[in-house]
Parts: sequence; C-alpha cells; structure tokens
Amino acid sequence: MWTQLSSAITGLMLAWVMFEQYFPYQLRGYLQKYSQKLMSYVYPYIQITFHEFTSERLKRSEAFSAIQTYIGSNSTKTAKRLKAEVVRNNQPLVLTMDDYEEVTDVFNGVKVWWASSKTVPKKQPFSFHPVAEERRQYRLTFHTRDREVITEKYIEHVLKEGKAIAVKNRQRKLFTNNSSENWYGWKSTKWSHVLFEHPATFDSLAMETKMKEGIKKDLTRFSNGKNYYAKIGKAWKRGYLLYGPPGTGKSTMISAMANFLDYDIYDLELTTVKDNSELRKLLIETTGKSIIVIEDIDCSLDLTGQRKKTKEKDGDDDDDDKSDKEKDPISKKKSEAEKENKNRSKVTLSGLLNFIDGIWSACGGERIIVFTTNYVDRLDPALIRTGRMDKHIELSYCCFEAFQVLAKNYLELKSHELFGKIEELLGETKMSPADVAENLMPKSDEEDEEDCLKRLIKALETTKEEARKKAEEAALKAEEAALNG
Ligand SMILES: Nc1ncnc2c1ncn2[C@@H]1O[C@H](COP(=O)(O)OP(=O)(O)OP(=O)(O)O)[C@@H](O)[C@H]1O
Ligand SMILES: [Mg+2]
Repeated sequence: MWTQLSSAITGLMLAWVMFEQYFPYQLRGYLQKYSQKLMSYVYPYIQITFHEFTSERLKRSEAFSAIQTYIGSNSTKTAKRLKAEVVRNNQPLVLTMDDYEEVTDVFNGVKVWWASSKTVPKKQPFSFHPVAEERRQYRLTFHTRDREVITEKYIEHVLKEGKAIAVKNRQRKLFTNNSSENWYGWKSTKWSHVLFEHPATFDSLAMETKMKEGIKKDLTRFSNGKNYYAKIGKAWKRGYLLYGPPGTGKSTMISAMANFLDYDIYDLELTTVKDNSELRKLLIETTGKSIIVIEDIDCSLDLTGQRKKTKEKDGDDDDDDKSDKEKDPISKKKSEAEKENKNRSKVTLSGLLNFIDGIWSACGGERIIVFTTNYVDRLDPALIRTGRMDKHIELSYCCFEAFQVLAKNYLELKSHELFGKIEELLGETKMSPADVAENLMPKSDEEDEEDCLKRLIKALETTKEEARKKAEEAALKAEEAALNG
C-alpha cells in the first residue's frame, strides 16, 4: 500500500518536472487559462475570500469583523461546531462558527455558502511588529448566475447587518485619559477604559417631567440627525452645559444620557493634559457614539483667562475674599484644584474652544460634549456663548415633582398622607436631590416608609430653620453696616 502511494507521488512529481521543463512559458500560461475555463463549466461557482487582516499595518479588517458578527448571529442555528466565548461572568455565552465549519445562508431566494478557515503564517525571525499567530478568513461561495445579486446587494446587506448587530451587542465603555507620561511605543494608550455599567436612567432621574422629556427629545433628535447636520454643513456634535449646586444630579444625568443613547463615555481629566496639542491627540483618539465629559470645568483650568491673572497681580484677591473661600465648600474645592494644577497643565481657553468647535472637533462624528459646573457665572463668556454649548441645563434643588420620582424609586410610594407636608416644606426650603434621596433610604430593616418620610420632614425643617437664622444674621449685619456708614 505505502509503496504504491509513494510511487504514485513520485510519478506525479516527475510529470510536474517534465511539464515545467519541456513546456515553454507561454504554452503553460495557455494551458492554465483553458483548464480554469474548463473548470468553470464543470464547477459553476464563484468564491470570494475575506481576510481577517488588511495588508496595511496588520489592522483588523472591518469587513471581516462585520461578517463574523453576521455569521455568528445566523450560524448558531445551523452550524454543527460552534466556538464559545465568555465575555464576562454575568453575560451569556457568545457563540461563533468554529474554524473549518460551513454554513448556508439564503438571500432573496439565493443560496450561498460561508466557510471559515485559518492560516498560520511562518514565524518571522526578527520583526518590529507583533505578528498575529493565526489569520482567519471567510470564504463565500455562490453560483455564477447569482453574481450580480451577491456582489451588488448581498455583501452590502451582510456588512450593514453585521455592523448593526455589533452596535446592539456592544459593551459600552467608560474611558479616562492617561497622563502623557504613560503614553509609550507606537501603540500608545492615551485612554484606558472599564466597562460602563452605571444604572442611572431618565426614569430614575429626579427632575421636572417637562424638562426631562425636553432633554430626551433633544438627544433623540441629535442621534437621528446625521443627514440634517450634513445638510446644514455642521459637524455632527452637540454641546451641553450642566450647571447647578452639588448633589443635584449633573453626573447622574450624564450616565442617564449615555444609557439613553447607548453611547460610550470619555471622562476627560483636563488637569492631566499637558498642553493643547495633547488635548487634540486625545480628541482624535475618541470614537463616534460617545459623550466627552469635562466635569467641574471651573475647577479644571483657569478658564476665566487673563483677566483674573491681572486681577490677582493687582492684589485684588483681598482678605475678605479669602475668608469667604474658606467658608464656601465649592470655592474651597476650586481653589484647591487651582493650587494643584498651577504650572501642570498648559491647556488654554483657546485650546479648549478649538477642541469644542474647531476643525478637529469634527473628526469621529456623533459626539456629545458635556461640561459641568457648580458656578456658571464663573465661566468665561466665550466658553458658554450661544452656539458653543448648544444647550444649558440648570439642575436645581429638589422640587415636589422630583421628590415624587425619588419616593417611587426608593420607597415604591406613589402617594402618602405625609406628601402634603413635604410639598409645603420643599416649596419653602432648598435641599438637593442627593440629600432628599439620602433621607429616603431606609437605614435598617426595621425602618418602614413612614419612618423615612418623617426623617425627611425633620431634615427639611432643620434646613429651613438654619436658612432662617442665616438670613436673620445677614440682615443684622447689613443693618449694622448701614448704621456705621
Ligand atoms: N436629580 C437626581 N435624581 C436622582 N438621584 C439624584 C439626583 N441628584 C442627585 N442624586 C443622587 O445623589 C447622588 C449625587 O448626585 P450627582 O453626583 O449626580 O450630583 P452632582 O450634581 O454631579 O454633584 P457635584 O456638583 O458635587 O458633582 C447620586 O448618586 C444620586 O444617587
Ligand atoms: Mg458631579
């Protein structure tokens, strides 16, 4: 048996050598051409191969990824051998077609075959670029008579569907910028990320229903506005300025926005950005369908510009001002951050404005930029003028409508006899939704809804009393000052 096989192989090899030696080059070309033609009569199928990596810089082919997702979602019903991957502990298994497996698909009554295979490239003795161990490819086979429908419609359908499924299944990410000291090598990591899993939604957000609905509408119009933005010649982006006292839900709203639109979040820490060019590099690295957030913009940088610097030089920063700062927690936060950032970040106001609406801001598309601040009046007018930050949203102290949302979320209460008293007190005093929520949270298993509501009433009364005393003291001081001339 082995001797027969080896003599057959030797015979074939001899025939090939004779063919190579005795047939002239042109004749060999003709023979190959006609044999292929002959084959196409016997085998009337066309094959297209999609490789995993593009030829340039080993980048993964987008078409391959889309096809993989498309086949993955369809093949689980038909393929006999599947590959299982666990993405995360609490996620279901992701099943894809195994290597060397074949599945069929039908499009407009036309049948096609998809097969997966892989090649292992020869090891490079020396290379600067890491070489992928295996390269996979998908082979699409279809009948010659279906050439038109497949090349003109089917492939486009597969790529579009694959991308849509990937968007639907993707795990959203929360990025934060690394300090430039940690950018290394040709594959520098400017952003690092974790999975974004914040549960906040617009339903759980406590604020006036009308305002909430308005914001949701605005976001939906933006995310569906690709053609509109192209038509009016504007970059597909929108700026929001969220302002209000601490604990009124600015950060929570950003998470709710990301969950509502299914976007990633880039939390940009400006104080670690060295200069404007670094800011631009960071921006280029962000992807579409994302929210870029700069929190506490008034603390991040000296965005009040040159005016403030000259003021400080003139010695305008008097003692009274300083003692005020010591009292006010927001100013304290601001001055601490200012001190820390002095000389560290050279990002300028103009650099930031360029980031918001300069030429570079258009790359990527479909992006929302959100600034938050506790003090809107401390920002430079250039930063908040109309057209720059498209929408200004004030998040304020808890109103009764907002309280109702919190009571429903925290205590599953839609009404209660104590609601009337709470409505009255909320109208007379200022308490942030964060503080209201804190009071509504049961502190032990023994506490019921009524205990929580009573605690809130007590807290509201204390706040009201403190505010009354403060106002009295201020009035007294003003009276004294008037008397002293
Ligand atoms: N409007 C709101 N609806 C629901 N929960 C809220 C709301 N505002 C605040 N909270 C609760 O209070 C906590 C603090 O809120 P959040 O961090 O969003 O406030 P903030 O406005 O960003 O404050 P800061 O100005 O200090 O950053 C949140 O974890 C959330 O549970
Ligand atoms: Mg916040």
